[in-house]
Amino acid sequence: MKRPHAAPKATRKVQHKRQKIDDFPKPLPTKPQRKVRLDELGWKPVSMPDRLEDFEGFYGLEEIDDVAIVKDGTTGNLTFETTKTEEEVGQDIEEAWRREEQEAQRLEKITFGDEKEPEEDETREDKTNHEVTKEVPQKESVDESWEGFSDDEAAQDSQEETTPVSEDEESDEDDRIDGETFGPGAFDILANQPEDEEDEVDVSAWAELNLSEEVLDSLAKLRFSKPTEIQASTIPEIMAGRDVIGKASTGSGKTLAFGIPIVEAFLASRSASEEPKDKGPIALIIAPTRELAHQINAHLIALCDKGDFDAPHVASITGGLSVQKQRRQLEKADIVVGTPGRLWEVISTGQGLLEKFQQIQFLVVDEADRLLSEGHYKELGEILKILEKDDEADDTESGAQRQTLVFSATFGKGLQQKLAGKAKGGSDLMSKQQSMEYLLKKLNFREEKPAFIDANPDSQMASRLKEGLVECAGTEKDLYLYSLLMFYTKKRALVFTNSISAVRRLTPFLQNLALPALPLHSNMPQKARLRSIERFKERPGSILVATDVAARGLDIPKVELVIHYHLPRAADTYVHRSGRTARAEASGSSILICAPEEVGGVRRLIAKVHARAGDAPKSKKTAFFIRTLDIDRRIVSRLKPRATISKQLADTVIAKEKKHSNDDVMRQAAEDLGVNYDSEEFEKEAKGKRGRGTGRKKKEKEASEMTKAEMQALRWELKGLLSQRINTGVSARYLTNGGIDVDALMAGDGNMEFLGTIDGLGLEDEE
Ligand SMILES: Nc1ncnc2c1ncn2[C@@H]1O[C@H](COP(=O)(O)OP(=O)(O)OP(=O)(O)O)[C@@H](O)[C@H]1O
Repeated sequence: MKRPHAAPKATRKVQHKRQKIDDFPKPLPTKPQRKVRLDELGWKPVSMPDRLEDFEGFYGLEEIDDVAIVKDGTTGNLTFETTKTEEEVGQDIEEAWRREEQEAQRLEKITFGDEKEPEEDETREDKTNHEVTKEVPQKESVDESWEGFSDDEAAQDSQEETTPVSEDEESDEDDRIDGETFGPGAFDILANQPEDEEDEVDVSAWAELNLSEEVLDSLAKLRFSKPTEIQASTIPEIMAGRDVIGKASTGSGKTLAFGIPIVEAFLASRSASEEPKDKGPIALIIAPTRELAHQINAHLIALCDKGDFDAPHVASITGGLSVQKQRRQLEKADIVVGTPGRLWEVISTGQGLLEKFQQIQFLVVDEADRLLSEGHYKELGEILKILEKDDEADDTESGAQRQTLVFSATFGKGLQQKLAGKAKGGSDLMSKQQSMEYLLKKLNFREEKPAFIDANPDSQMASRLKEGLVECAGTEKDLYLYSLLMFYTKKRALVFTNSISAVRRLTPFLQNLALPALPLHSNMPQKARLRSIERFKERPGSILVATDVAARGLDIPKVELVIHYHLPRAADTYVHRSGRTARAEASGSSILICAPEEVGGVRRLIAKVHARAGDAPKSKKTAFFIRTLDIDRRIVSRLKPRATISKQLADTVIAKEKKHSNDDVMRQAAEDLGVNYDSEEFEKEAKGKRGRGTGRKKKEKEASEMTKAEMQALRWELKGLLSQRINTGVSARYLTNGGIDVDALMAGDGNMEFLGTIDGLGLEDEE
């Protein structure tokens, strides 16, 4: 017998398939039967195929053995009977708790890197062996209560969250974010350009690249006066027909390094052919996350929209949007950008698409090290196989027919080790030769030796990035996060965590403290993800609390601060997270919050990042020592009472949601089976067995039982604390009302008096 598995810290809504009574097992005849309630049993998780576990909103299933469902012949009521003794059931429960505890710990530890693509919602029924499987769609629960929103927006948001969306409305939503109508929004690179179209710049510095008048004209309108280093070095090679591996620091313009030659090829193919194009796309660009795919799409559209030519159709093929619509887009697409999972689904199930994709001139693998890494490679591998079929059919000795372009800021060592089965050792990031060997094994290049262009061999970090760490007790990370954000009030900040549950917890924690925090993680519905990014981009001083789904490629202007709330687990993650700031010649700071026992490991990790990736002779390698920021702990301790209450409130809301969702699941299950569910009675009966939970469980339980009045009292207390001024101990300057008394305290970029000495983080030399 199976039931939906309760998702941790999430509100779930159950879509049950009604089970046919005939399918139910008959009572087991061997041992005496004992009546039980479903919830006092130790359910075991059912392992699911990889693809299903990542379905958006699908958490999983649990099963139980030795339970028979008995239907009363007269009343029709159902009861449950087991052959297990009370003691055996007790042991099962203990085991279930242990498993849950381990799973919770595992989830806390997981780096939710680039997501696998969640699929569209669907209900699956598996009737083998009288088992019914049920989906548990998750609802994003805590992300829309930001006090910083205006009432109108908040009302609109809550309506969007609660109003069921019809299919038509859904596709309207798609319109807003699909490739062609993307327009100004989350990733519009023109957002920061001056309104005055006439205000073009001199683009003579691009002359050496032999670009068309059309593209030069666009660049002038975009006000890109000269190519970045990676653009200057890769564009000529790509336009000469070479396969290229491009490596350059974060925010250095890699998108247009491949985007410009593709648009040039499109323009050339247009002028060469008088017939309307019916051959299919010229380029396929693959990116690891939806946001990044949409962003590449937006960059290409921005480049073309400014030009005086018929722009290519750029299709965005990512999860979370309608497959049918994407298929229609593909029919006329000149350039396709997408994430591997959805691309594979759309290409492999569409008619005639395989042949079209086999004709592409360019295959771009952006953030290649990520896409080729274990756990992400499966669907990309399938796509590559399809393309390679055509290569095999071609009887020439040469490799692929298309050009392959590979870009990233890092090539992580772990990939190569996995590939070669080698042991650890050396830096986390691969040298040029190692990267080349690795990529040649994974990708079918046209050339035997592609051009490997490393625009920043000395450093993968942006030149104007400042790095530092803050040391505090592991249990005080929330408090120090708050303190740091108070220091950097008015700066757009991105806070990285290693787990979705941490995003869910920290967002309301900061919102309660009147900070404009927004969540981003891969379990959020696509609409909510884009909305978070849009708001983050629109509002100066907003804070995006995210998993590593935001670590790669996101190009959000004016992110001035990256905070690593959880430490990155690998050198490349540190590089990419930190690379969300200090982009395109801007300045920015990257700060790690470390427990004392983490400091040694962090220093080693960062020293690796700054070492010259194995290419430089030892004598030339200089040790990098990340500075510790000296925070005035007296002031931090004055912030503690508010942080404590805020945390209590956030934990309570989450615990209550979890309890409600558990109740929902049980009530629905009972309803489907025709029995009554009374949570209080259930609690009473289960007492003694479930009471043997761990400290965390007990705390959760206590939190979930806090009354409305108690919560209200805490809110008032917090409000009172936020309205009080915090004496910084330095002259007459104060913190007030959850933010900073800007006039009194903001000197330069940060509130130096508030935190103490933190020179050297770009605070003194920015303007
Ligand atoms: N030639 C140029 N001059 C000025 N700005 C540019 C130029 N080319 C690109 N940019 C801008 O630089 C920013 C960063 O570019 P892009 O997102 O392509 O960086 P990236 O190297 O791909 O970064 P990451 O490694 O983080 O993905 C973008 O906002 C882009 O519009």
